[in-house]
Amino acid sequence: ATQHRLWPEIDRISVEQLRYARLGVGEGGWQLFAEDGEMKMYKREEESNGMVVDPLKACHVVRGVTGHEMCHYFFSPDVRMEWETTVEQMTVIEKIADDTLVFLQVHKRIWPASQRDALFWSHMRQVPDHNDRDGHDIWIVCNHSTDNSDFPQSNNGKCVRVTLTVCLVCQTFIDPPKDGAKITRDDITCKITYCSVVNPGGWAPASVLRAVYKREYPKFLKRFTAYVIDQCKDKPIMF
Ligand SMILES: O=S(=O)(CCO)c1ccc(-c2ccc(C3CCCC3)c([C@@H]3C[C@@H]3c3ccccn3)c2)cc1
Repeated sequence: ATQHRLWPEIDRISVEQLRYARLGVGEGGWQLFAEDGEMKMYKREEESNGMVVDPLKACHVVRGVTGHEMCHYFFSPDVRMEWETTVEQMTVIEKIADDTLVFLQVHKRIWPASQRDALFWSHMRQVPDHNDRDGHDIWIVCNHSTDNSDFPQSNNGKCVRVTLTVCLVCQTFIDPPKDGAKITRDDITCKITYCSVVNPGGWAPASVLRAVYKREYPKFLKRFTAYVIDQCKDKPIMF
């Protein structure tokens, strides 16, 4: 089959985001702004023509689930509204492949800013991780804004369209049980890096946006990871 017109961009951004996620937070001006157990959230304060676009990088360690399971639930449109509390409406407007969809999401209005929507492709892939001695694969979901002439910006002037690049990079670690016993969920740990840059697309007060980011990101990652743990606990392990 001929390749989809977006494929070169999807491949390039996915590779780039994986590399970006794996950069440490030691350099590049990251400041820790939230901590909750194993979850650490860093941000950089950046503006783009007067709009707050603070990049975010969150690192977390979740026990009892695999990176494949984390990415499966993050990618899946069927369960999105079960964990995403800031989305009012979600539509899959195009299926590019089984592992690549285009979403249109209307986000709940955050007073006093006007309501936002986001149109983005979402791609999930497994990346062999050669330089990791216990050789565990890495799973990644990358979301990146895209245009679609059927869904122009500010449909009837209601929503301001945000632009975003998000990646969820997950690596599974297995602590092999004694004498070849079956691996259980007690033997697996998932190391997560979540990166996001959201441009609000139109002016919104910096103080309001920074307060929203500070409140919503920790809530979002905690809720999502708790959701995956709960969904997986009674199911066979998806490696
Ligand atoms: O990881 S995802 O791909 C999961 C799929 O849903 C994703 C996450 C977050 C967003 C997002 C969209 C709009 C806004 C703002 C910008 C001005 C007014 C609304 C925000 C701001 C950052 C704050 C925020 C953070 C987390 C959750 C909700 N809100 C975030 C979109 C997608």
